[in-house]
Amino acid sequence: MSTIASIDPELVISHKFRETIFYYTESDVAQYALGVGACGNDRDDEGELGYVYHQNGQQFIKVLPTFGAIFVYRNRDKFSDISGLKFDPNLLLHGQQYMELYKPLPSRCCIVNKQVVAGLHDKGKATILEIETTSYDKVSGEALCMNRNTIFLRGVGGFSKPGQLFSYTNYPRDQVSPIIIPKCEPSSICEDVTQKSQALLYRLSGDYNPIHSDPKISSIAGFDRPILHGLCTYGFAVRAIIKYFCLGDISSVKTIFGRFLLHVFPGETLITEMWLVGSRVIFQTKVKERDQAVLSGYVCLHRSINSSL
Ligand SMILES: C/C=C/C(=O)SCCNC(=O)CCNC(=O)[C@H](O)C(C)(C)COP(=O)(O)OP(=O)(O)OC[C@H]1O[C@@H](n2cnc3c(N)ncnc32)[C@H](O)[C@@H]1OP(=O)(O)O
Repeated sequence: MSTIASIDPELVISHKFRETIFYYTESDVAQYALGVGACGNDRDDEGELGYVYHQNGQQFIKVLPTFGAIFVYRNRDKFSDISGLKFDPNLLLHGQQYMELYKPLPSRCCIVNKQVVAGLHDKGKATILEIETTSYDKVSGEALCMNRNTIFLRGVGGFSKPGQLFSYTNYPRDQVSPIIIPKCEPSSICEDVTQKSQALLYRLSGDYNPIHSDPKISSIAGFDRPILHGLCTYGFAVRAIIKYFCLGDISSVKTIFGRFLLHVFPGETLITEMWLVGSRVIFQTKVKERDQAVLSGYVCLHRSINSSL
């Protein structure tokens, strides 16, 4: 079924979303951690067991900060529900993900999500849509995290007035910093082999887009076979940073940014190179088999660690 793509920018940016309330438990947390490769390497499983298992009789399991990124999948309103936005969902790609962590995520919680349109940009051949979701602990009312999802809508664009390219952002520009990959050797490098079934496991955390599981849909989207979720690669990369720079301390992470540069096929090997610069870890993830960068970004930590740069 083809969709006639069109955008009414004023309608899109004034769209009001419904609030979402949902509940998660330790079992969701553990499933997510397995989906982003926790305990996948024989050599260091022990350090990551706490993400998937109540260790030493503890009541809580550790929650990876990127678990908060999947809260967005639970939203009642989907992109296709946004007024003034008609696009082919098969052509949608995840472009960027920015997260702010305000508290360590509890291992079970009732969450309230509030969403707004944070940006809309006409790129001519494509449209970039940014949705900001803030997630609150329903009982305490405290904000736990904020996600800004940047969605790259291929095949829909050119809706601006002549000579005036439409670009709307409702957050401070200083939140956007370009990623400059240092020229020196990385401070650390992590290699992870993803499983051929990685996307099928990861999707159980809530992102059921068929581009990741159905060969017919991935072919319409322009790929030889289903591709890995961008947030799965993101989860692998940030897990590596927590292992190498935070010694497993999940509360160290303040903000995370990543731009998806190229798709990943399940079964490929991810090499994450990391550079420590003050309290920021800049990273770049490459696919070993194709020697191509697929994700770059940074993680800001709450404390400064002795930097090599
Ligand atoms: C439902 C699916 C969920 C998923 O998880 S999908 C899997 C994860 N995502 C991916 O695999 C996507 C990987 N990235 C790509 O394939 C490419 O990357 C894009 C197709 C997204 C863009 O490539 P190109 O069409 O060649 O874009 P350009 O001509 O280089 O740039 C056009 C404008 O778009 C901006 N842009 C480019 N890439 C991104 C991005 N990833 N996120 C946000 N914006 C992007 C640029 O800056 C520029 O804008 P300016 O003309 O103003 O300079």
